[in-house]
Amino acid sequence: MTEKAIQVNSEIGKLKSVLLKRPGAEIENITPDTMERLLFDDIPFLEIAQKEHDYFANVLKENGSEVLYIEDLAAETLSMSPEIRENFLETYLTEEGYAMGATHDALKEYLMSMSVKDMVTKLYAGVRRNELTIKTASLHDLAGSDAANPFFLDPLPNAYFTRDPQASMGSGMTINHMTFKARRPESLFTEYIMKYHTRFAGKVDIWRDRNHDTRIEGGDELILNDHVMAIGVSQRTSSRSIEGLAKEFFSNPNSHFDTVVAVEIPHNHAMMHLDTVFTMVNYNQFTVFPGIMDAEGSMNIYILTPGKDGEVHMEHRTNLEQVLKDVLKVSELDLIQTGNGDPIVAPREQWNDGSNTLTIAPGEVVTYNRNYVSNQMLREHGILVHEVISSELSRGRGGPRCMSQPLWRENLN
Ligand SMILES: NC(=O)NCCC[C@H](N)C(=O)O
Repeated sequence: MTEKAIQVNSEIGKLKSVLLKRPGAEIENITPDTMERLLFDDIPFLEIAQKEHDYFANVLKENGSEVLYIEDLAAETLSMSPEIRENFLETYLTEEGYAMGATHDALKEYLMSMSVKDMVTKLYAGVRRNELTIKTASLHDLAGSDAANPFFLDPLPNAYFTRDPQASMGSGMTINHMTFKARRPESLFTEYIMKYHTRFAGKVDIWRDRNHDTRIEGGDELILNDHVMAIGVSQRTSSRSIEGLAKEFFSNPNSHFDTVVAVEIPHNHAMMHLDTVFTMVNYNQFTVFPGIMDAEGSMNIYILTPGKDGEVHMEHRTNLEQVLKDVLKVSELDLIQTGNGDPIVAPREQWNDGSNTLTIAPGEVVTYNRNYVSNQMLREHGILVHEVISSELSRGRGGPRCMSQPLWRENLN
C-alpha cells in the first residue's frame, strides 16, 4: 500500500482532516425510559445542539481542517452499488436481531424504498414500530421486552461522538466492537466506508476489525507519538483487546508502534473512556483529572513492549508522570489538573468534559466554554484555547475530543 488515506502519528500534530457527525433526528428519539440504555443523562434540545455542533465544525475549518461528515461518506458508499447497499442493510438488520421473517422483510422493504441518503438518516434516527405494518406478527413482536420498545431499530444518538466507533492510528484504523448494544451499529458504517469508499478503499491498514468479541472504543485510544500509544483499561475497553492490539502492532510491518501504555481508570459512566480524564495538549503537557489516582497519587499502569517469541513484555508502574517522562523521553512534564484540582470544581467540570480537549496543533486546543476554570488553567500553562458553545452537546457526556475523529494530522518533526 503506497497511497495512504489516514495519517495520525500523534494527538497534537496540526489537524488537517477530521470526521464528524452532525446531531440529527436520533436526538429527538431519546425518551426518559430509553435514556439510560441509550447512554444519555438528559435529552438535548436538537436545534441548539445542531447550532453548537455547526459552531464547533466552523472552528475546526477556520483553523485549517477539512471537515467530513460520516453520514455523507456513508451515503456515498452505499450509493456505489445496489449490492453494497443491500449487503450493508442485511448485516445491519441481522445484527439488530432481524435476520429473517416478516419484520425483517418489512424493514428491508421500507428502508430500500428510500433514497440512500434518507435510508442513512433513518438508520441513525431509528425506525418506530408505528412506521411499519407487519403482515404476520411473530410472538417476539407481540410479547417480551423487545415488543415493549417503541422502536424496531433503535436510534443512534451517540453517533455525534465520532471518536469512539473507530480510531485512526498511524496509517490505519481500529474499527471497533463497541461495548454497549446502543452503539454497536455505529462502527458498521465505518467498516463499509473504509472498505468501499474511493477515498479510503485499499488505502487504510485495518489493525483490528469489529468482528471481535472483545471490546474497544476510540475514546480510550490515544496516540502519544509515532511509536507510543496510551490505551485506557476502562468501562469500554478490555485488557484482552489491548493485549491483542499490542501484538498486532508489534508484528505488523506497516506499524511503527512499539510501546502501548495501558492505563487503568475507574469503570463508571462519568469516566467511561481515558479521554474523559486524560488528554495530550502539547509535546509534554497533558490534562488530567485527579480523581483517577488514589490519595497517594498512584494508579495502575502497564507498559507493553515486544517480548520474546511474539509475546508481549509487561512492566507494572504506578506513577503516571514518571511513566510519561520515560516513554516520551522528556525531562520536564506538565500535568494540568482539571478544574485546578479543586474537590468541587474538578468533578463538576470533568462531568461536562473539562478534561476532554481536542488538540488541533501543539499547544492549541478546542474545549467547551462551560469549563471556565479548566480553560483558565490551560491558558495559565501557555495553551491557546478556542472555546466552543456547549449547553446541549455536553448532555451526551462527551466533549470536543469525543466529537471528532482525526483522519490526517501533520507529522511532528
Ligand atoms: N470518547 C468519549 O468519551 N466519548 C463520549 C461518549 C459518550 C456516549 N454517551 C457514551 O456513553 O458512549
